[in-house]
Amino acid sequence: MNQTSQHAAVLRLGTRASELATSQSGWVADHLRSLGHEVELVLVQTEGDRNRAPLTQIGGTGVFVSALREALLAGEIDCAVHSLKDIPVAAAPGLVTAAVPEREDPRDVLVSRDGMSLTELPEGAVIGTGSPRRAVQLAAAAPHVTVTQIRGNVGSRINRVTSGELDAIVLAAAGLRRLGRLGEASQVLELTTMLPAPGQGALAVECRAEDAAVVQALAHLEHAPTRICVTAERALLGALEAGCSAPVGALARWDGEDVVLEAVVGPTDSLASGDAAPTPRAADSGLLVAARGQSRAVPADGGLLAGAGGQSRAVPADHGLLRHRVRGRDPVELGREMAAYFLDHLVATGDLTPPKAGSHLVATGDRFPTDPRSTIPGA
Ligand SMILES: NCc1[nH]cc(CCC(=O)O)c1CC(=O)O
Repeated sequence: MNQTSQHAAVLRLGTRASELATSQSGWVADHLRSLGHEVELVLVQTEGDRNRAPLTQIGGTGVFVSALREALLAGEIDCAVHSLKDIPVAAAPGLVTAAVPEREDPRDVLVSRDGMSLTELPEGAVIGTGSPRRAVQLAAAAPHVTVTQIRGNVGSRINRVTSGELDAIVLAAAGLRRLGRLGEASQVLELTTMLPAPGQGALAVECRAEDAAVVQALAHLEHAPTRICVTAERALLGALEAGCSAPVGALARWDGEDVVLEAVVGPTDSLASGDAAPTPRAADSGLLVAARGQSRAVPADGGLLAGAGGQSRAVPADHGLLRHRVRGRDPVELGREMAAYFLDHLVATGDLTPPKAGSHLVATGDRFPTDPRSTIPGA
């Protein structure tokens, strides 16, 4: 394909129909047009839009992504824009995240009746959220409120506060800003109160891996510092094998040299709970994690790295939350290191079920001064 025909080709950009999705896709489309590309928006319906059941029941937020991916692989569209936090950690064969544009404000905000802040809400106030991550952090920061499960697009969630049905809801600042509705937020929740979902506030632009011309066109949207940070956050999620509905908050920043990753995990019973069905227990399958300065592959037939940090340095915060901060160069190593700290703590305190019989326990620290690798006896 020569230069002229590449530019003549219309880029078909797939998008969900929601206002948030079209605002995100519209932003990417405008950006691509300003670079000289012709762009056509193609509406794609996803299971997450069709089915109103709780996301934890219909397969997590991945349901928003899969229909766009199918349309990409079927050649019906050439690229797709996703909220990065909605994308499952597992790679999609044949597709590539060609661009991660610059991230918006990653924080969550409270939208409340009469503009009240979290602490101003009265005893027994009802806050709606469908996110276990938000629920566990709300329970810790504001034990006087009640959390109830809700779903729906941003507009309909806000309506449930305006109508008086709920006292407040928690939303991503980024989504509200993209909708031009950030002014309706009552309070920006500080990071000490509420760590965002891994990847929150960032977009991912995906295309077919073999589509060199599209990969090249999308590369102009890339923001390297954002990619580094979300890579660390998602490496943590992957190492914990936590689904997107697991109570894991994480935010990385890059200071030009080092990545600083801060993360929180909720009580482990919610990490492994039955209603968060798509979340397998960390101990149920092979895990590759890295302790500081070392990385170990654990066989796929099962294993768990414990004692990675020697003395666990993951500090238990209130209400069963574990919170920790690590710093390093390699974002993937850093995410795995963070996971090792959490798992170390959870195994040591008996909060995480140890690996099943026949799997390997890989112990590297002084909490588990055993053989570097021992097979769990039994059944
Ligand atoms: N889970 C739905 C979803 N996916 C992305 C956003 C907001 C935009 C973003 O986080 O990038 C939202 C709404 C919300 O969580 O408030």
